[in-house]
Amino acid sequence: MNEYLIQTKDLNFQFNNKRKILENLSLNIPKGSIYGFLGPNGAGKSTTMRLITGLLNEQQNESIYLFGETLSKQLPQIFKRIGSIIETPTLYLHLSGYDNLKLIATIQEVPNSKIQEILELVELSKFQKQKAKQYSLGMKQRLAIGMALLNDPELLILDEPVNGLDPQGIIEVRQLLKKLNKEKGITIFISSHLLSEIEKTCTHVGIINQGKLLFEGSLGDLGNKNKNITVDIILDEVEKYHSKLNGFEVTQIDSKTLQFVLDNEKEIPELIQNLVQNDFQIYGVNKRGGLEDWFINLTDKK
Ligand SMILES: Nc1ncnc2c1ncn2[C@@H]1O[C@H](COP(=O)(O)OP(=O)(O)OP(=O)(O)O)[C@@H](O)[C@H]1O
Repeated sequence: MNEYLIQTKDLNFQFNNKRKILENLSLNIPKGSIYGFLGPNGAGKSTTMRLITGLLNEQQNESIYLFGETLSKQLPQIFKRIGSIIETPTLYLHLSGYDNLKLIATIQEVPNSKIQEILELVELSKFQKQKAKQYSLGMKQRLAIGMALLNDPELLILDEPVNGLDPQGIIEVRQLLKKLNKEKGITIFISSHLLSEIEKTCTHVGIINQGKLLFEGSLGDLGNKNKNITVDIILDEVEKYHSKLNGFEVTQIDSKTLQFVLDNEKEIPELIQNLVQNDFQIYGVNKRGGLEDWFINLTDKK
């Protein structure tokens, strides 16, 4: 049986009477997963995370469950089991990485011995004496995640953790999240507006648009949406290659374009290699369908 660390059951929320921000949102975040909460800007991701972490009050009772029990019954002690960064993390930039952690450790009554362990985990030991203002954005984010880890949470909730980071910073944070999940068994719930990021980091995904859940499943389930790609191959002259097209599922679109239908994106390199080996002179390749198009179509609907 699946055990869920976070569940919302028909969660609704509105800031005013004008419109619903969340509409019957039912999320299931399995224990041990890295769950990506994916949706365009304004979809309702932050609002959901703020509700789950008690930064906003639920407007119905018993629609949010953490560790199998309603959130309302477990307030406030439940937050000892959760680490989160929902709004921009507060770092004291004039303090060192170590002192930033020490400050939070003191507030949370965590022994100082824990600080070195966290610095190692987020790979900032070497830079612990440097002021946080000298850190790169990626290092600042890792320090913030370190602060969220001081109380040994079973669940980490991060709103857009790679937003605004440079490519190197993104890779570092992604690797850290995977390490925390794999080595420490921490379940991670992250939001993002980037499909590519969710694909690289997560084991499960929920897609939200306009406050409604449009898809939820494992990364494998998501991959199955990646069916039926059409690839247009632009050639010098289709006529020249007719005799070589036996065995391909192909349609001629015009005098220079052939259209191939493939089962998934992974078949594209194989097709192109095959054509090149058969001396096709390729001038262009246009791909339609696949996951990215599916996601754009799904979240485009108003
Ligand atoms: N305090 C508020 N008062 C009124 N409306 C709000 C408030 N906060 C957010 N909203 C609105 O709620 C909707 C959902 O916002 P939310 O921040 O949850 O989306 P999001 O998916 O996290 O997107 P983003 O990444 O842009 O923050 C948006 O239309 C936003 O304008």
